[in-house]
Amino acid sequence: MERVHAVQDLVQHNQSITIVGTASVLLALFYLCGRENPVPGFPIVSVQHKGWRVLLPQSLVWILDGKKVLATGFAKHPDGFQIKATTGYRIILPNRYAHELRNHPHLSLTEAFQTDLMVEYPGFDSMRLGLRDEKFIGSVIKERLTQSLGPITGDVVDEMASAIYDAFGNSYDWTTREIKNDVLEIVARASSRVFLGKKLARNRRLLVISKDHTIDMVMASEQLRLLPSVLRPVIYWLIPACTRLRKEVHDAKTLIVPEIAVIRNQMQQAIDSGAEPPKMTNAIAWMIEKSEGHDDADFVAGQLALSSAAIHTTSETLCRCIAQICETPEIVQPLREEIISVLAQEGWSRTALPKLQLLDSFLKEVHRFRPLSLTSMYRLVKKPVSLNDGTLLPAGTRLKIDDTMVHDSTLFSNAGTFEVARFQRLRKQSGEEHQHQFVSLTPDIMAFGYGRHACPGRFFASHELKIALCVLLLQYDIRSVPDADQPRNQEFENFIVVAPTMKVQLRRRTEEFDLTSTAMYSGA
Ligand code: HEM
Repeated sequence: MERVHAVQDLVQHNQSITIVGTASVLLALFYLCGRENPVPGFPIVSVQHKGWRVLLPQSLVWILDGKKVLATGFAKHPDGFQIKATTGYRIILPNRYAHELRNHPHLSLTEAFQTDLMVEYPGFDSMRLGLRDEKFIGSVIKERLTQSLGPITGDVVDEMASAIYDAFGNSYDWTTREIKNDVLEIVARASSRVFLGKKLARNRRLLVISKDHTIDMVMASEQLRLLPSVLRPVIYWLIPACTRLRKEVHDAKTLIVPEIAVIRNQMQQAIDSGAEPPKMTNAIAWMIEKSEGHDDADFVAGQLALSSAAIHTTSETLCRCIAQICETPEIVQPLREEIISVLAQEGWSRTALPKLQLLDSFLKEVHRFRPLSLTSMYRLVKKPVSLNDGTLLPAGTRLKIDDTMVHDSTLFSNAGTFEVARFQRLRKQSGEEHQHQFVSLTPDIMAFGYGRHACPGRFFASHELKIALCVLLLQYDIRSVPDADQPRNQEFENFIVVAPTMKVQLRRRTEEFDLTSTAMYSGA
């Protein structure tokens, strides 16, 4: 027996040595790597912790305690400062620069991500595509997807309703769900229906890839960033997230490439027979159309880029909407009344969704009240930029702009209160009818960014979110779990994400009319 204890002691002792050793090596690596020079002219902000956390390098403090770093920075240096991230320094500028920098030709969003996400490694194909042809995905979204919101409505409603039914079922009794995964699955299915077409949208492996690929890219690059650059090419092959990334790209290719050939064929046959090419309602076809003359276009990377940009952002927003409904249940009745009145008259016609002004205001207020990030407009300065007040931004600088104006009471009356009709009221003012929409871009709410890199997918996101909320609000009652506290949101650098353990209760209600019946499209 004693021998067993002795062995256990030895094992525990060895484990402690291993843990302490590994922690020391990692800390040493943290200090050694990313020794990029700070940007001249901007004070460096650091936040000191107590206890063992005093050992943490500032790049880790930024990851773990970004909100405090930003608050400390703006309290001490309201004109801007820099923080240390794992890939070097970032300038944080006050919100007043957003307007001046919004369309600056020397600032790039894609190139800012280049160092953060290890685009040169296999598996990061979707990020590489953005760098090779910055305009390709943007043009597919702006010139095809956004122009097709009418024709794709039927597909989105169909997939959304069936995904919501699969997730939440048909029980008229309250059921408790951990909502985050359900919502991610619902959004992934509805988005994939439009990105990949009906057949591939129901492919289980592709759905899993569309949900996991973004997370794996963030995890893989985060782990690679912790290593000194000389070790990365070797350790890359040992990191499980990197292996998953390569497999995801490989499997996506295996499944999507044959479908590309089928669609190409259909389009060619129509052209050969002299008929009008069929109006396609999925992004594979739109990519083929937009890549005319570019035979080397990588449609699989394009698909991964689309799902990476679209699915988690939209699902985080929908989770926040559900959390808000639980917190202020009195908003449900007016939202339902608006949906019933508009859809009963118009069905899913082209003009119906824009008439849901309270729902639009709800979505914008959710973005204001429960932001996804504390900063926006991440940019790399490609050539030196001199600002109007003489501030110099050297080439190579990466910057972010403060996006916490959403809490400013001088801009938003009662800023600390959720007001569902806030933006609908503002739209009723004369001359402001077309402003204050969910998709409108302003420097005071930059959930979709601002300027030339602002989110091109926001019109589709708005369309999808409104359809999801129409289905959810008419088919289900939603409430908080009685006597249970919601877990706190999780924070990471400047980002805020809904806790994966967030729970709500749902029960089926009898909807006023069948949202998926063909009658709903008769006036479309
Ligand atoms: C509620 C959902 C969404 C949110 C909150 C969101 C947010 C953002 C933000 C903050 C940016 C950076 C803008 C800037 O820095 O100025 C961005 C860029 C982008 N988004 Fe979205 N997004 C959403 C949905 C989508 C969807 C559905 C798509 C695709 C269909 C999409 C595609 C893109 C692309 C391609 C870019 C890069 C634009 C560029 O490089 O110029 N997003 N998005």
